[in-house]
Amino acid sequence: MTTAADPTVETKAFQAEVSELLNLMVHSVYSETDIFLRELISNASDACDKLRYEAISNPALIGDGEAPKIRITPDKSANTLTIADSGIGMDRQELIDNLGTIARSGTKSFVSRLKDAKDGLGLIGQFGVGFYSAFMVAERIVVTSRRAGGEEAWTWSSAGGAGFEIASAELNDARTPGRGTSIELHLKKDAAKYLEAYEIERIVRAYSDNIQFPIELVDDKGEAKQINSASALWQRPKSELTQDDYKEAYKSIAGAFDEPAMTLHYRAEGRYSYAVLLFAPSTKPFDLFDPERKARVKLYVRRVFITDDADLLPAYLRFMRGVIDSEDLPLNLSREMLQNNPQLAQIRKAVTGRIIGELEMLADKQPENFEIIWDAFGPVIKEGIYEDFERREKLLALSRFTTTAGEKRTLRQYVADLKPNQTEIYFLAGDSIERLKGNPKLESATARGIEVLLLTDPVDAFWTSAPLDFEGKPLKSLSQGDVDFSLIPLLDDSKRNESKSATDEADIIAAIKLNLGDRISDVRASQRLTTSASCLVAGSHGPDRELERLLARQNRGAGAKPILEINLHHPLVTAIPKAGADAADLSFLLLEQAQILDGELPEDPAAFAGRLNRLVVSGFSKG
Ligand SMILES: Nc1ncnc2c1ncn2[C@@H]1O[C@H](COP(=O)(O)OP(=O)(O)OP(=O)(O)O)[C@@H](O)[C@H]1O
Repeated sequence: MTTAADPTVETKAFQAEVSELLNLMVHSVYSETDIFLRELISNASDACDKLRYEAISNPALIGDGEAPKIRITPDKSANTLTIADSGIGMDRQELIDNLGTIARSGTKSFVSRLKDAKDGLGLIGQFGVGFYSAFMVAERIVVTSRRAGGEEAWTWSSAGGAGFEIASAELNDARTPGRGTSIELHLKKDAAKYLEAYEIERIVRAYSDNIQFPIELVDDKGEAKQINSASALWQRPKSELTQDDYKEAYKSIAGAFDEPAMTLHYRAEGRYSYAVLLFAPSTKPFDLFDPERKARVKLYVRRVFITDDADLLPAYLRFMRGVIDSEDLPLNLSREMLQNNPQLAQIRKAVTGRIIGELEMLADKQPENFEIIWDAFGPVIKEGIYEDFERREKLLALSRFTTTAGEKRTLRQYVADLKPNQTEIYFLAGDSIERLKGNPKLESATARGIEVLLLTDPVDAFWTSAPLDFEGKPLKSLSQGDVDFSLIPLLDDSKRNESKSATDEADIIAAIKLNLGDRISDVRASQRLTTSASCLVAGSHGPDRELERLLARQNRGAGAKPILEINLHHPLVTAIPKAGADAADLSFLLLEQAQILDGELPEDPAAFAGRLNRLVVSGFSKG
């Protein structure tokens, strides 16, 4: 154990995920190493933001010390590049915790994906991995930090590998900051270009121009000049800004590399005044499906960053990036105030409405851009259908579906193309389009040319469980409850099946019920099938088949038994009354083939194979 007075160096091991990540970084052949500078500047800017925020309630933290800023110093003779900030700084424990572990679960799972992915190194560039990315260009890193208001300073150093060293810093060393953090990178041989002023300026302009604090570059005479514009771009009028300004702002505010697929910039005046600059990315972030489902839009108050944890947007818009800067909120917003602030609730509601409106406009005016957003975030937007009751109809209208009639279909198109007497919108949920297309439950709809939505996102099973309608037409699952297509004409009327006599029907159903016992909740004559022998559906109440399956996978299902629907015109079914001892095998086969067609395994695959073999052999011997 070391204390502040004890100058001995203590060695600590990295958390396993950090070691894995460093190993990837150190051996990285990834060519776009520039991102390390963006990551370090972004951390430095966060540290300046935190200082400014903490200083609202404790002005002594800044006192008469220097204003928060970031300074980059290349030193060719020492082969070092130093990124220093006069931000909040870190004490000893913070250095150990922050630069020795990975706290965010999303980042952890990203690291495990990096390890497995063939294109792992490409993913690094796409997402950035914070501080650790500096090991792509540095063989050794020395971090010296002093917490604002703290008496002591500490040095963290590491050459990657298994661990790092932590020691008390010399307070009179020129490298020890009066406040904040200094990160000294001992560059690898092939990273010497990062010592060139024009390289540094180029990277800062490309990725960090919108950082709100001055970024200074120190030349070889020791003179510093500011190399970023440090303006709050969202406060400037739209008319002054070009597409390129927005693209750059997106990259530096969102820490992104892709292009924004949609930009929303406006100023709300009235009861509350605030500026909004939001972007929809064009690619998915790796933590889109993180269980936290948090929106990370940044809240500023009069140009001071407050938090990115204020839930400024509903979870189903969590892919949006950007800034909301309020003129009238108090600067010293506590966590409780953030949660219960009526003004924030009002802003959230208004901005959500604007985003939906903008998406509608985009879908109408620039469908190619809307498609980019839908392809990346459609499954997330659909969460809103069951979470945002007020905007349900709008979100349904925005949704794009693969259907039996084509791709990217809207419900509006669906409703416009309804068949005569069709009053419902039909859908079938499952895990792959191909498998759904072969599902027997579509047969009767196909015979009538009825369009069916084919839903394959896991979220589809959830939003469809709410009672929904679109333009007055209820949505109805083809694997749940009764369907009645009798009033909708067949495309080819010669295919109409003559109905069976009531006694035949009753005999067959009774025989199957007797054989299958409590494996099913009921046996019914099917309206859905034309060529296949059987299918399984859920009762009209309770979850649909697909939802039941998803819940069962998480051990949450009610375990409701399905209904077996049979095609009374299929030879396998009509054979049952005359099958004698084979009737039991035939009944089970009807159940098990329906399970297989739904993508499930029969409960006892060996018994299934045995039954099938017995029936085939007995068929041969009869023939
Ligand atoms: N210059 C700095 N000043 C103060 N704290 C810092 C600084 N650099 C890093 N840290 C601390 O170290 C933590 C880890 O940094 P790192 O870059 O690995 O991840 P992050 O910034 O939290 O996440 P990400 O970069 O993925 O958004 C930060 O959250 C911050 O608490």
